[in-house]
Amino acid sequence: MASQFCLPVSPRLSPLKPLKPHFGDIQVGIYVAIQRSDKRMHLAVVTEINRENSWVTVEWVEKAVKKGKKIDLETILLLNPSLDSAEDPMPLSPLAPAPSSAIGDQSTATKRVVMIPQKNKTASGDSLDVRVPSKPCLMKQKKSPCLQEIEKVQKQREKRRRLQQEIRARRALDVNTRNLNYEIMHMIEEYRRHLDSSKISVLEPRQEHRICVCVRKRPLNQRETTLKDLDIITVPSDNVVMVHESKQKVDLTRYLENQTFCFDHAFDDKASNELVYQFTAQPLVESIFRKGMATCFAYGQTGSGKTYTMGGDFAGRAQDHSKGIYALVAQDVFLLLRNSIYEKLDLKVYGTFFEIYGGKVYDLLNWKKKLQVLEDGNQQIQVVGLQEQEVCCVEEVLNLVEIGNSCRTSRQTSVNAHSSRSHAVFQIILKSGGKLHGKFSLVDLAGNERGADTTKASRKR
Ligand SMILES: Nc1ncnc2c1ncn2[C@@H]1O[C@H](COP(=O)(O)OP(=O)(O)OP(=O)(O)O)[C@@H](O)[C@H]1O
Repeated sequence: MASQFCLPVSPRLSPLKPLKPHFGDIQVGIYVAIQRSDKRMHLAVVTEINRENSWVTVEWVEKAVKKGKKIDLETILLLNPSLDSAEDPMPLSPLAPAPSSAIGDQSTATKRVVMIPQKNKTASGDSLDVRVPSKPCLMKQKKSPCLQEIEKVQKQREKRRRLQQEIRARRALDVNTRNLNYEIMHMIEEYRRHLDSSKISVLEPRQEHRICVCVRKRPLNQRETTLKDLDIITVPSDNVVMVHESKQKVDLTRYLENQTFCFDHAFDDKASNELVYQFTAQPLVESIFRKGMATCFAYGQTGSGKTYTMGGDFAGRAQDHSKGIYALVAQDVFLLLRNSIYEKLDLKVYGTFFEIYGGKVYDLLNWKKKLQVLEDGNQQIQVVGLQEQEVCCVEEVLNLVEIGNSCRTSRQTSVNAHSSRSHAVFQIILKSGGKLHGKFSLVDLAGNERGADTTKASRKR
């Protein structure tokens, strides 16, 4: 059977080569992921396809303002790999819709490129008159019901495709855009970028106090990073901490409220234990050689890094005590002990380690013996019966820390309690002729669990 016009899709018809460049499934009206110059990614609608120069125009609405830009084809396909379909674009059938040059693939119903068929064979063996014209000619024609049906199906398929592409483009977007905190995170980053820390560091002149208050920011842990928790703390200088709080105006636009706090020292999340030690405990070490009583408290909510700071960082499950404040104090104590000024005092060094748990005191170096805290005749508070172990080097001090910590952990496991409920007090005592000369108490205070709850609450907000 000879046919005047070939069928739109015939397996026997040799497909024409795809148009160059390859635009994949990009079409006017679909949503694509785009990346802005500030690296933000979001969806935008394709409004124009320029096939000659290989770019597309996209538009989106931002803060009630319509915006648009031209993006080269390569970038669009890179950001939207799903559009770069591996298959060739639909082969042009001899009766294919005319490709529009500028405003996408919007063909009109009656305008068609008709290719005069040349002789060929159909699958059924019918000969088909198919001729490839040297030039396609435009002509008006009345559509057959069969053709109308095919067009209808094609339109439906295109609609489904467009919908799927939109969904895929949304999924392809960076996970950040799906994160509710993304906008706030971006505002904080912008704020940090434009922060002039040189102006902030001179907020308050530094003064020498008997009590020095320092703050340390710890980095977000793996869990917090996975949950895309917000890093709302900025340490712009060595004595200032800023807290960024997200607020909402009545018109629902978000903005940041930035509060500034001044401390004797502020350490950012990159500060090492050594640096923290240098500005906190170290200046106090020498005071105990001059009959002083020094105390260093680590205070903060659960998981804020008190144990990490005092006891050393964690290499896996084990703690490297040599990098904690306890060890660093011990190092300097033994250094000063050999100093000619203090050598003649014939000082001896002792270590004690006890825990205050549930209002009771336990000796961590003496099988968790329960101890009593009493006031002596000089109105001095004494932990009665506390074991003092003589130490001659840093290693021996670390050994005590290790024993005490394992004791602390094992008892807590047995009562199924969290370590954050106990205060640990490690002391380095100097004695001369058996009498107290000086004492350095290092306290890892119990974490404030309510603080942890507050974090969760603010995360929800
Ligand atoms: N500055 C830091 N750098 C890297 N990791 C840190 C830092 N501070 C704390 N961490 C990590 O955070 C986690 C919690 O720290 P840590 O156990 O010291 O908290 P904590 O305040 O002692 O908590 P708790 O009150 O419950 O005992 C640990 O896994 C620790 O390794």
